[in-house]
Amino acid sequence: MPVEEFVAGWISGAVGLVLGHPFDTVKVRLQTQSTYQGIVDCVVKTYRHESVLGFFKGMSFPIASVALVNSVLFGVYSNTLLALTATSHQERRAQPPSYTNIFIAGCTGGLLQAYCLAPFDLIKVRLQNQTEPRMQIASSMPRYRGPVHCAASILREEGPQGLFRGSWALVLRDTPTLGMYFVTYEGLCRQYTPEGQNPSSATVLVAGGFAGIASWITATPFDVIKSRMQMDGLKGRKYGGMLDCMASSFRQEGIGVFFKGMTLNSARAFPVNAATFLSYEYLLRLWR
Ligand SMILES: C[N+](C)(C)CCCC[C@H](N)C(=O)O
Repeated sequence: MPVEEFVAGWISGAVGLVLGHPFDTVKVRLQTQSTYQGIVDCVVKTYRHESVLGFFKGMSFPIASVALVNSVLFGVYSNTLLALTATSHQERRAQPPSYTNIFIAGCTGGLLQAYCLAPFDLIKVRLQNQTEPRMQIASSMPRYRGPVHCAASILREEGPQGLFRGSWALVLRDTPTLGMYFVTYEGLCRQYTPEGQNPSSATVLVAGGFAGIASWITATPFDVIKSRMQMDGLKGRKYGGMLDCMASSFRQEGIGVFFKGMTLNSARAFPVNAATFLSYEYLLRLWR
């Protein structure tokens, strides 16, 4: 099983994460807190109350974890394609796999990375939702002092299953949309690359960016439910499950609730995934 895709996925995931984390923090707050009037209000209040560091809350953990998750995603994707088509990453330029096989490989990678991602994503969302300023006074101490303390508190207060709260919504969010992610990327690369050649940097950037946008637009409804389920265990249980969360969110806030954060997801998706795919492609070419 070639390991270069796993290593390239790890490094490219870290590059994308740092670029996109501030967008992600604002998105998570808009999805789970009703105190903000919109994106600008959230950005201004976060900066005023917590300085620029407020946008990077909850990032230390994902740097290792999402990079690992990206490693699983790209590694499983590429090795599933190897199993389905008996072609390596480089051979696929000359023998392009079918979009069905690309979709299957992307869904397989999406399903497996979701299980790796679940506990890390839960901790990230819990930390991102702590709005106390850094230089807090005793009365407004945040509940969690950091990712490790957050994990230990969840284990103590909610049990091991607490670390997987929202994981079903995460699996449903990521599995089909990561199939689409890779189909979009490969389709755009083929569209703008002469047969049998490697795509140019510009093609990789544009294809990666639009693959990220397409994937996040379709993932946003389950992204909202996932974030709400992850916050649910904090102050007792508000939802009886994922379907109850969907139904009560719709009842209280209307259909628009399922598109909360879509603008931010899309704005973040282009640079993050353009950088992710560019670094992935170049790391693989360096490796050969
Ligand atoms: C499947 N879903 C849409 C959630 C993510 C797809 C892109 C994943 C990428 N690492 C990023 O952070 O944007």
